[in-house]
This record gives sequence, structure tokens and C-alpha cells, in this order.
Amino acid sequence: MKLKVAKEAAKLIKDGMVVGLGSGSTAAMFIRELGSRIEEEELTVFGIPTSFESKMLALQYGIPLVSLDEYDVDIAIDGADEVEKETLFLIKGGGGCHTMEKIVDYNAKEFVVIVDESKIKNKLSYPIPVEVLPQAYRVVMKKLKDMGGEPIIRLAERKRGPVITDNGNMIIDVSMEIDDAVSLESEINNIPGVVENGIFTKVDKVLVATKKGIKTLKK
Ligand SMILES: O=C(CO)[C@H](O)[C@H](O)COP(=O)(O)O
Repeated sequence: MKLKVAKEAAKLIKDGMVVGLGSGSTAAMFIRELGSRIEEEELTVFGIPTSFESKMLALQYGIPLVSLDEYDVDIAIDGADEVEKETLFLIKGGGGCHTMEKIVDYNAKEFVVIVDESKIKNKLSYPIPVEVLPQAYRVVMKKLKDMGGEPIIRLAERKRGPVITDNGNMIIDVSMEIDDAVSLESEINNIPGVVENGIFTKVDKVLVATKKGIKTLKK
């Protein structure tokens, strides 16, 4: 399913485009597919990665990289942990890369999300990843509790201690009711010490791999 939607997304890329390269297993397949298209069709396409992972994959699959210092993003293709059916709001950051993902995805002329149908939900309920400066983790957790959340520090699997992001920060995963995603996205970011949270409310299009084929969701 992930491969099907990744292939479909690769078809959206046109010669000369600057492409935001998302993170996660679905985006990884897209990066591989894009690399194949660049080689086979001799396309001139540049990538802007959203994580260390997507940078390494782009290098592996022969996608030349540029940065936001010099280029705007024509289209960004990225995965998601959950997609709310009606609103197309997302939770991202299961892989801890949501800060750079949001910078690249929100600044793209078009932001396209690629998921399999298991990610489509009636209401967002996935714990919200919040990237936090290490010095602020305790006070941020306190504020998130005051807002009615249940925050936990994301711990590393093969190291004794917290996950450290590509930016040198910690991740707090907060379970809470999401009634107004647009307000909550700003409210969490207003807590001093928070770098970015994983609620995404500006999405152009979602490509969904279903058993019957690819479905496009638009607002
Ligand atoms: O936001 C992300 C990483 O920070 C990913 O896009 C999200 O976790 C989905 O990953 P996958 O395609 O592996 O299910």
C-alpha cells in the first residue's frame, strides 16, 4: 500500500521542481521512486530534506540536494501518523522529525500527504509529539498537564535516555483531546521552550492507498 501511494506521488514531480522530501517509511519509498524517475527520465529535480534520514536516502538514490537558504519549495511530499477525514488535519512526528517537516511542508507551494488507509481517522487521537529544548522539558510538561494533557518523555530504544532529535532537542508525547486543532497547534507552540508540535493544519491534498486504488482527499 505504501509503495503504491509513493509511486503515485512520484508522478506529480515535474522537470525543474524543487521537492520537499518528507520523513518516515512512506516518504522513504517516495524518495526511492523519485530517484528512479530522475535517473530514467534524466530529470533536473532538486530535493530539500526534512530530516537526517531523508538526506541520507536522497544521497543514496541520487537526488541532488539544495536548501531553504537559496530555494523555495515547489511541492512537498510527506507521510503522516494520522489524518482527520473531514478536515485533513494531521498528526506527524512519530519519527521525531516534525519541526523540519513543518518548515518545509508549510513553505511548499503544494503540500501533498501520502498515507495508507489505516491512517485515516474520524478524529485525531494520536499523542501529539512536541519538540522541546532540553532545559525546558519539566516546565513544558507542567504546562501541558495544566492544559489537560498527559505528557511523557519519548525514550530511546537502544540508548538509556531520551530520544534526541536532529536538532538536539527532546520529544514529549502528549495525549489530549483535540477539539480545535488550529487553536491547539498555536497554543502548544506558545509555551516557552517548545520548538514545534506535530499538529499540522495546512494541507493541500492527501493521497490515500486503499485496496481499490489511490483516493485523493481535498478540502
Ligand atoms: O511524521 C513523520 C516522521 O516525523 C512521518 O511522516 C510519520 O511518522 C509517518 O511515518 P510512516 O510513513 O513510517 O508511517
